[in-house]
Amino acid sequence: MWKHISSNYNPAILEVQKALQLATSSGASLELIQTLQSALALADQREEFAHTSTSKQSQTLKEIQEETLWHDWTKAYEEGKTAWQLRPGMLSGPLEGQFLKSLVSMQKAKRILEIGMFTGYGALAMAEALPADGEVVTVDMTEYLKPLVTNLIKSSPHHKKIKIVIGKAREVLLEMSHRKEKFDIIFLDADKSEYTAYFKIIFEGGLLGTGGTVLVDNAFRRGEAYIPALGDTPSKQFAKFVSSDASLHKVLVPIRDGVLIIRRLSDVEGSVA
Ligand SMILES: C[S@@+](CC[C@H](N)C(=O)[O-])C[C@H]1O[C@@H](n2cnc3c(N)ncnc32)[C@H](O)[C@@H]1O
Repeated sequence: MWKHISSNYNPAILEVQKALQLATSSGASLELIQTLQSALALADQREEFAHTSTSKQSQTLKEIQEETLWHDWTKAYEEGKTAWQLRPGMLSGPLEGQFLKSLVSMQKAKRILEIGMFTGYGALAMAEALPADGEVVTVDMTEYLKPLVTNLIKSSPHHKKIKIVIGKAREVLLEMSHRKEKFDIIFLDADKSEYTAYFKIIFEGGLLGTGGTVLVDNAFRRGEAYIPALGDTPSKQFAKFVSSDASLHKVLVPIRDGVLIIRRLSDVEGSVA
């Protein structure tokens, strides 16, 4: 089931797949071919172990995952209901979903902002860890997704904690900042080329509450953030921008396409007697 799933995000695995094809077509030694096959199998086993060692997703999350997989995104795009072709691979999924849920519980968060809702998987995974009076505000520019997600999450007892806002992320963030809204966790998972702009509004506009955390999805961007040959991409610019800010503590967790956890340094550094 997980066959080479990590190759979706890890360019090194793609290179090993390429090497295997080359070895096979060029009549390389059986030992070399078997070693490359073994390297790919080990990557799969590692990925599978991460999934089987992680708590199972709820029934509603499972249903969202299945609907996302089977939904006719091509038809929605061709009928002009989505601005671009949405893909099942955009879903955060079971491993990252449980990771987000765990972080929400550790933070004891009450108010969460998600930028980029898609089919509501991440929003519901986080809502599942919130207290009864907690709230996930999830933002997406695609109107088509609102009735779909409303219908998908309704079987969960946590659905009432989710508020869907349709609009362009940058504009919504600015409006929220003018209203002086505050969040304990802000999860960025929309247009990757806009991350630096989102980040500036979040900090300069005071959206991140005291002791709050910003989570940034796709921090590796399938290699765009760190492979020199791919040029000065928006992901690299964002990474440079964040790493040059000495007032922030950052840790990049290599789950899926990378989740960057950012907190104010003063909230992370311990004190001494
Ligand atoms: C990767 S998906 C989000 C996945 C979701 N967070 C999850 O956990 O499954 C990205 C979503 O961001 C939305 N999006 C992209 N650019 C946007 C923008 N500028 N403003 C608002 N939403 C945007 C897309 O419509 C898409 O649904």
